[in-house]
Amino acid sequence: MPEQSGKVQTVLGLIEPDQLGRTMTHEHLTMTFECSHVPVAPGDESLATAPIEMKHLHWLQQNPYSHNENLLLNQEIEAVKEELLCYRKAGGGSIVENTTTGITRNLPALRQLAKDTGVHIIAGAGYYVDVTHSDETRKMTVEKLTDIIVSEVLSGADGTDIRCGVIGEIGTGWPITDSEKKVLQATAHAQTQLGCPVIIHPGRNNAAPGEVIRILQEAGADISKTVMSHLDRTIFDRQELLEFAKKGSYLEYDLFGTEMLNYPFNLDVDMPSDSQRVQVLAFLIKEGYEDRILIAHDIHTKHRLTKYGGHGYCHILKNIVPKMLSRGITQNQVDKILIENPKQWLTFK
Ligand SMILES: CCC(=O)NCCS(=O)(=O)O
Repeated sequence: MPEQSGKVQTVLGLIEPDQLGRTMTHEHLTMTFECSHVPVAPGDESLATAPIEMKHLHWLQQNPYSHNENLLLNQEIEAVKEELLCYRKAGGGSIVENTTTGITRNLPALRQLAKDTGVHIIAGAGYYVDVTHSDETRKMTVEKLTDIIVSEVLSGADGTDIRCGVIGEIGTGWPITDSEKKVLQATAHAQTQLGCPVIIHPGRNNAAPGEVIRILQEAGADISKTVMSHLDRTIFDRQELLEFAKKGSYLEYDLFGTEMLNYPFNLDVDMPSDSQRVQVLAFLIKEGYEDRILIAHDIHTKHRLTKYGGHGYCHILKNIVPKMLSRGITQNQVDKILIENPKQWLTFK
């Protein structure tokens, strides 16, 4: 039985699950997102390279992936540190940092942030979406990928001794590519060896979450210890959502704070507002899924930091929790979503 059994693995070592406190299960503290750059609309070229200023803020909020520097969250360690101190003050305890290979994971920076702020940080093992896979990664067998993921959890990743405490976010697109499928199979095999939590980034299609679960299940994964991220932009029909919920994964609404008119990665999608997200949470609770819900902001660009007029890492604690309470979700249910469910998920079997 690995030493992680019954514990949570942070970048500073193992902790007791009760030490986690309120936990955002899907954030990024340092990463790059150039892989998802969206070409700027004709006429807006000068905005794409302009410094971030008040007068451009609305444009930036509507076109976050077309501004080159906005994609470099890795340049903002000091600002993120300040925000994490506020997060602790607001009652936050832990953050799962979902940056995997392909979007510039920086484990020494995460360790320093954890030391400087007292926030428990749990780092992610594995690989982001296909477009970020190296030629070397693409050529690897499932066995080799499994060995690497296991070693990132048991020994440390990126040439450090800093160990990851979850596998993911494992990136998949739509349709799922051969290389992504191998990574999913390796994820399932590594999870079987380790008894660890897994978190998935599904493609932007309503069929994607179900297909990922099918592949994981076939490879032996424990779906009850697996999180399906980004449901806010992926499954809209409520009956379809209930069908998906029956598969038994955690259901994560992790784009709180993102309100944009045109979602550039899939123009057919109407990105919900935070009020609509809270309505879906209330619906899932009424349908009996309060033990399966997780929430977060998935901050992955600069403009969402308070330094740039964004909502920051405290938005859920300061604004969304009161909204949940005002819409009939009880304090006990809020605590389940923010404390108990993350704890159950993050504890190694
Ligand atoms: C790396 C951050 C990430 O993948 N976020 C998801 C963005 S979206 O696919 O929901 O737009």
